[in-house]
Amino acid sequence: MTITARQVAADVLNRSRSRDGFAAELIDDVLSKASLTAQDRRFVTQLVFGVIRRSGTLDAILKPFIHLPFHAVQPRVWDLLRLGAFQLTFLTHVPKHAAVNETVELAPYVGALKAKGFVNGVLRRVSELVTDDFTDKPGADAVAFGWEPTFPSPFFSGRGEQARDAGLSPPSFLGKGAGGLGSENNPSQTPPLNGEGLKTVDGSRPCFLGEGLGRGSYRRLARPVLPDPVADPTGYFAAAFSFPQWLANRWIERYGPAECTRLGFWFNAPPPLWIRVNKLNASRESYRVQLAGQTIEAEPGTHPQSLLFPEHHAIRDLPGFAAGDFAVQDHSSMLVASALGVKSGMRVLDACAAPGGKTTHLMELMDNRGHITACDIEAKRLQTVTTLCQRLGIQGVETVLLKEDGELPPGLFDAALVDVPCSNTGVLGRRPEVRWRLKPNEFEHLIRLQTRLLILAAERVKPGGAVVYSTCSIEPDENEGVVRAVCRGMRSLALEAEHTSVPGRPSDGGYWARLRKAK
Ligand SMILES: C[S@@+](CC[C@H](N)C(=O)[O-])C[C@H]1O[C@@H](n2cnc3c(N)ncnc32)[C@H](O)[C@@H]1O
Repeated sequence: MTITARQVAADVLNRSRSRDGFAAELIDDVLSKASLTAQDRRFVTQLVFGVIRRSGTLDAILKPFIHLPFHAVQPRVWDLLRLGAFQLTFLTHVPKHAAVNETVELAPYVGALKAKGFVNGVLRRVSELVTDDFTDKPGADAVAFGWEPTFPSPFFSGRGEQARDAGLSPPSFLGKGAGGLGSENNPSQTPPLNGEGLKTVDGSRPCFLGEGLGRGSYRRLARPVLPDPVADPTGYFAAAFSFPQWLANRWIERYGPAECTRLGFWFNAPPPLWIRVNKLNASRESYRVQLAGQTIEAEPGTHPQSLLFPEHHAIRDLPGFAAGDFAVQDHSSMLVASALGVKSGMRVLDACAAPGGKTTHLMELMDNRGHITACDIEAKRLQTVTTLCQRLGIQGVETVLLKEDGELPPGLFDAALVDVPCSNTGVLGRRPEVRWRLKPNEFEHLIRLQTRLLILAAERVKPGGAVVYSTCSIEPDENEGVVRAVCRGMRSLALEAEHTSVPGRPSDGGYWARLRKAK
């Protein structure tokens, strides 16, 4: 019997809940075995990522209709309720009757035949709750849906009805001054994350995303089921945008409701696809010509190797994949290797290298001449560094497997990169489960590890050499906090430059700092 997209989605959600892996890996695994059409594959991804991302909102919508304690409903039945509520609330291309009926029919598939009537009853009530009205104002009767372009944009042209579905339009706009190489900052001038200069949702004001091309839209409910956004902005942000309450508390206090609204829309949409053109093989322009030959549109970013795709593409089907003409890498990640200022012939330490995105970029910047010692504690992920080097034609990279609490390899290096493990709060759109798996008590351990790794790497750098510290977090404690604490403790180290990538301007959130060792 053939398997359906909704059945695959229900299976992946079950495995994801059991922490069998990250959703993206689980989807890859399942789809490699299932025979589904390209359209169904995309539907699986949309369902799984959407349900995980929006489970906070979905639970708020479902709660009024479930008069049982949370644990009285089987986990797989919760998955079905969320799957159904997600389609009803966030997918306008799925008719409501199909969203209810097709989801109810999954009950026997997940071993919950007896729950069919219950799922049917709850989803029918949800379908009555969700109206077909959209508004640009938040409210206790309005869930954050997605955004719509306010001006004609090349990224949205010709998208038709599907562009209305929440999470179908990549929220990426290449705005000026959006954190490119030219925006390197003086340490005292880290760009604010407060959305200054942008109009934002705050009562009647529209929410602009990216650099002012989009407006947040909300889907109206038949009655209020969410906290009031004025009386309880934190509760509203957590429920309407689907974030854990502790993170909502942190961000509302730090950024305020308007910037949180912008971040919420950004993190709830699928992340856009960026590539780094391999400068060893081709210039960005010549690669763009190759793409144009296949009528594939791509926009250059502010990093000289970056290209953004406004439409979805299967990476392996892009021209030059096997020949190593590009690597998939977010724009903000490209800024990190460039910040180290490496030159041909250098000896470089990459202390946290796997899966190799920045290692390979460093060697491209070194014109494939020199030596990189690429370290990591994960053997399997370290193997990916080697595989990526092979595909991109990168030479001179030696991988070293470290012990978790061990030392870095001996010797002195011209420069070092420390791209530390972090909370990932800058990439919550790319990793939908992170917002639920991350717990506030993890920061202490992370900051201790980050500090230790930066000190170890700095000790390995020659006098006069540079060390770049980077994260994909937007939490100041993991960024400026670690860097300043290390500089206070190591007097030979001075902060030379730092940069915060603001989520959505134009890509993932993150941070880098370049420190210089005294001569
Ligand atoms: C943010 S990822 C690195 C991404 C990589 N630089 C890239 O661009 O592809 C952080 C890495 O640090 C590794 N890691 C965690 N603890 C470590 C430790 N104590 N020493 C070295 N690496 C560690 C993780 O296994 C993970 O691969």
